[in-house]
Amino acid sequence: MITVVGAVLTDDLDRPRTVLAARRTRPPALAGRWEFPGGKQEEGETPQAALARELAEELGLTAVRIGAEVVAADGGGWPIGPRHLLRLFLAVTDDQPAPRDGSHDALRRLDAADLDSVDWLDSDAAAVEAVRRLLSV
Ligand SMILES: Nc1nc2c([nH]c(=O)n2[C@H]2C[C@H](O)[C@@H](COP(=O)(O)OP(=O)(O)OP(=O)(O)O)O2)c(=O)[nH]1
Repeated sequence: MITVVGAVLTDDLDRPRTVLAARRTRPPALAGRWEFPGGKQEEGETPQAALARELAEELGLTAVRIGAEVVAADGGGWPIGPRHLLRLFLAVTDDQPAPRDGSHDALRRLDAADLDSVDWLDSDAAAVEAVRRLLSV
């Protein structure tokens, strides 16, 4: 299993109200669809370190605080395809995120009410529902 770590980049770790969605540019099959910024955890990396690295590469974030994991109903992450597992962590930053390495071409900050205003990756459906519940508390 390859772990993909994603950020629920939010406004407040203790009382999250918003999430930053990012629009992919590639591969063609996924281009234009929205996701949680992040990427594959590498050998020897903790999920938190992988997420910090990905957020720096993709969005130019240098000062990120990573909080609790957003867990699925069964306590794990979410399968995204046959070989990948998506794990999500809350994160906050004072930096201004901006697409940086070409992997995204738009960012949008959403609250629970407008979570469906972007076209999320099909594979993210269950994770998006968990985030909706989190932002609705
Ligand atoms: N980052 C991210 N990837 C997701 C999400 N949902 C989902 O199915 N994926 C898939 C898309 C990709 O097949 C894989 C992550 O790939 P990626 O391209 O973001 O990872 P990476 O930055 O490590 O890329 P690379 O070096 O392998 O090119 O997980 C999501 O919400 N966020």
